[in-house]
Amino acid sequence: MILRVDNASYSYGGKENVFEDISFFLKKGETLCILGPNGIGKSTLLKCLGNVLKLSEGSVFIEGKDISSMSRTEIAQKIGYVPQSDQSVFPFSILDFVMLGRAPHLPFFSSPGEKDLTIAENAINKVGISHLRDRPVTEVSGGERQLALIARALAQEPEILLLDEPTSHLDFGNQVRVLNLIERLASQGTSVIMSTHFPDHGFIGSKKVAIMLENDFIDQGTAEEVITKENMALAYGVDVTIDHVSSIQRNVCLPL
Ligand SMILES: Nc1ncnc2c1ncn2[C@@H]1O[C@H](COP(=O)(O)OP(=O)(O)OP(=O)(O)O)[C@@H](O)[C@H]1O
Repeated sequence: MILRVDNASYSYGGKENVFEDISFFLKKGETLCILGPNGIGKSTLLKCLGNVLKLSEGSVFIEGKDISSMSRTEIAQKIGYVPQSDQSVFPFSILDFVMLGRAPHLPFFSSPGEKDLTIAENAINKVGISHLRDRPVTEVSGGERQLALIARALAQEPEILLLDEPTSHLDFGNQVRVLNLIERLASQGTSVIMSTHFPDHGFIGSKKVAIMLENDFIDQGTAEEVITKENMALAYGVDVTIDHVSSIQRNVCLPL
C-alpha cells in the first residue's frame, strides 16, 4: 500500500468540517477517481494530501510513514500535486516552469543538470506542448497552462500523482491524451488520485471511483458499482434515468 488516509478531517476555521473522518487507501499503480458536487471538498482533500493544507484531524501515511514527520522536500519527492488552476505571475518559459518540478530532487544550491533538462523536456513532450517550450507561462491559454502544470508534476517523477480536475480546461483531444497518460503512468506503477466532474472518466481504465458527499465518501468501488442512477441522484440532486447512466458508459472514449 503506497498511501493510507486515516480518519481525515479538515476545517478552514469555521465550526463546520469540509470533510470528516475520511479513510481510504491506494495501492501502487492504482487510480482513484473522485466525483462529487461543487463545493463538497474534493480540492480541499487533494490539497491536504498534497501537503498544501494540514489536516485538522487524522493522518496521511506514504509507504507507512506519517507525512507529518516528513520534510516538505521528502513529501515533494513522493507526491506531485496539480492544482485546478494556478495564478503564477512570473513569466517563466514553459521549460523553466516545468523544470521547477525537479527542485525537490536537487541538492541545496545546485543548478539543474542535463538529466533534469531531459526529464523536463520529456514531461513537456508527454503532455503535447513541446511547441510552447519557450513561451512565457503567463502568455498561454487556460488549457495550455493546465498541461504545463501536469508536466511540472510529471517532472517531479512522483510515486503518487494528485490531479485536481485535470481535464477541466481541455479540449476533447487533450482530455483523451491526459486520460491515456494517466493510464500509462498507472501501468508503470504511479498511483493517481484525480477529481473530476465527468462521470465517464471513471469508466476509463481500471479506476476505483469514489463519490464525495456530505463530508465523506458515500461509496467507493468500480465505476459500474458506484456510478449508478441512485448515487447520481443522491450526489447531484437530479433525477437521471437508467438510460442516462448507461449512455454515460456507452459513450466512453476508451484510451488507445
Ligand atoms: N480558502 C478557503 N477558505 C474558506 N473556505 C474555503 C476555502 N476554500 C474552499 N472553501 C470552502 O470549502 C468547501 C469545499 O471547497 P472545495 O474547493 O474543496 O470544493 P470542491 O469539491 O473542490 O468544489 P468544485 O467542484 O466547485 O471545485 C466549500 O464550501 C468552499 O466554499
